[in-house]
Amino acid sequence: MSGAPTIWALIPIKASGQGKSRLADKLSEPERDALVDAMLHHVVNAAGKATKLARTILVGPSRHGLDADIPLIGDRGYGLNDALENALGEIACAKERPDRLIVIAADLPCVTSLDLDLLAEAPAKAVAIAPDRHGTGTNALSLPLPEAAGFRFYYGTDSAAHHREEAERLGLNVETILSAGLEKDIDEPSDLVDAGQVYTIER
Ligand SMILES: Nc1nc2c(ncn2[C@@H]2O[C@H](COP(=O)(O)OP(=O)(O)OP(=O)(O)O)[C@@H](O)[C@H]2O)c(=O)[nH]1
Ligand SMILES: O=C(O)[C@H](O)COP(=O)(O)O
Repeated sequence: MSGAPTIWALIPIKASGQGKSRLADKLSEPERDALVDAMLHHVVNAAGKATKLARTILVGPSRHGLDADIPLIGDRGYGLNDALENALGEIACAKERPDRLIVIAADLPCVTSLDLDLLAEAPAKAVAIAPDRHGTGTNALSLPLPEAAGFRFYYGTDSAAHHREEAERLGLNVETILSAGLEKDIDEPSDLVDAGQVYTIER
């Protein structure tokens, strides 16, 4: 029987006190933690409102104050790529695994539920990649399952190009998704202007 595909969201998040280290010259640690939490809550909220996403799962050491009913997959402490590969392995082997998994960075203050539905609508057997504003980093990845169960993550330098190559290695088509909501991650002080939607510095 074929129905609508089941699609889940996977959101990686570092431990409190460790996120957004590149903003340390501009924001104190409590301010960075508040910004990280505000952006995470925004992304989780957008995923909850996306009509095509059935479930949201976090990957990391803690839920950052989010509801206990949001599943949390632990982090072995070997970095983002290891944490995501481990979580993907767990999800792809689950009895009720989804037909597609969308990996979304937690630092996207402008992302909307429509952006996430767009990622969910990637053609069957295609990987969709949402690059950052520079076109080089990866802000979201939409992975078909089981075809991409063995996907290796390459977050780091030029990750978008590496993720395209990884999709091709698996014999999958690649679709690039460009949207204002998906491209604006908050990495450097100059990006902070885009964080104003979810966070205001109180001094
Ligand atoms: N679970 C987990 N999430 C991570 C890890 N590293 C990064 N992330 C998350 O992956 C997403 C993208 O990471 P970055 O944009 O580099 O964010 P960041 O690591 O907080 O920023 P910097 O400290 O400035 O590098 C964010 O949601 C991070 O919280 C990790 O080792 N484990
Ligand atoms: O590969 C990437 O996209 C980065 O290393 C992780 O995301 P960032 O661009 O938000 O740091």
